[in-house]
Amino acid sequence: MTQQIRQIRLGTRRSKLAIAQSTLVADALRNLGHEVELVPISTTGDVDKVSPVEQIGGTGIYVSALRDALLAGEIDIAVHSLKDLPTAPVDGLVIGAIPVREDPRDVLVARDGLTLGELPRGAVIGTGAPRRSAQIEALGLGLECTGIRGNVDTRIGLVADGKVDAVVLARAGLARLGRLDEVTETLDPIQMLPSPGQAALAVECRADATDVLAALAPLEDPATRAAVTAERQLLATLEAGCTAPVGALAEVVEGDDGPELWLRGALGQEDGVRRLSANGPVDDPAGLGRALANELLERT
Ligand SMILES: NCc1[nH]cc(CCC(=O)O)c1CC(=O)O
Repeated sequence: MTQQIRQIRLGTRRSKLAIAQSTLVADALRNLGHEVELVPISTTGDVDKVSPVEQIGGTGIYVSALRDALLAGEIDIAVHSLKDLPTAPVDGLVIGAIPVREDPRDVLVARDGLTLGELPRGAVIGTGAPRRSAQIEALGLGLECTGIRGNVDTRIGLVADGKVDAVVLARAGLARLGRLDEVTETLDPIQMLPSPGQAALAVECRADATDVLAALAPLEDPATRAAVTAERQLLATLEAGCTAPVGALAEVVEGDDGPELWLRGALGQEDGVRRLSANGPVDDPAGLGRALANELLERT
């Protein structure tokens, strides 16, 4: 029997996606015999839904309120989309578990069931992410990107209302919301590398909460942890946040001498998108991320 703590208080943002993700983790813990209570918490990113993310505090806007509640002892764990989590560690907090990731790819939700290649020149793609617009522009299809914000419902609504021809979203978010039927194309990472950490969840807790850490341990997926550690180290070495034009995707693959880690990276620049890949041992994901980032910078 795993060590039991009376009740785990799980802090969650109020968006449908956050609640779906928090419920996944809560149910996994309940299946292990723990009692879990969801505690809703508002973040800057939820209160101000209009301003560009860069203007209202950048990468941390969705997580700082949850982290404050953790440090204050108001909650025991917080479930984050790993891609929204700044790479800088926070004193007193750790990522206690990274569960197995969903499909990391981006998808297109376009009018009339169209794919990227079928959209006419001049078609307007709604996306607020420089990573996505840089990679779409690099395809040379004459598509135009326009900044949008909002939750998944809002973004898909822009297509339904004819405000944009298509939007690009993370497949994992749609999967967790049960809306995969609206996808018109799943984008191959050859064209569109996802955001570092995309589709992975991070379960954060206080570093000294040994009972909570013990409860979280069975949720951990070591291959996902290795992959996202490489991706996030690439991002950190490039000194970029979730709003930077950086794509990365790592995978553990079976090599001749056992498992190895492959990492692909993309960096958007004035003159286009630079892409490179590298491989390394699974036990040094950070070293691989750093090495590929430095290579991307050298070729600048
Ligand atoms: N930027 C917001 C955000 N944060 C996490 C997801 C989706 C789930 C995930 O990637 O884990 C999304 C929506 C999107 O990018 O379409």
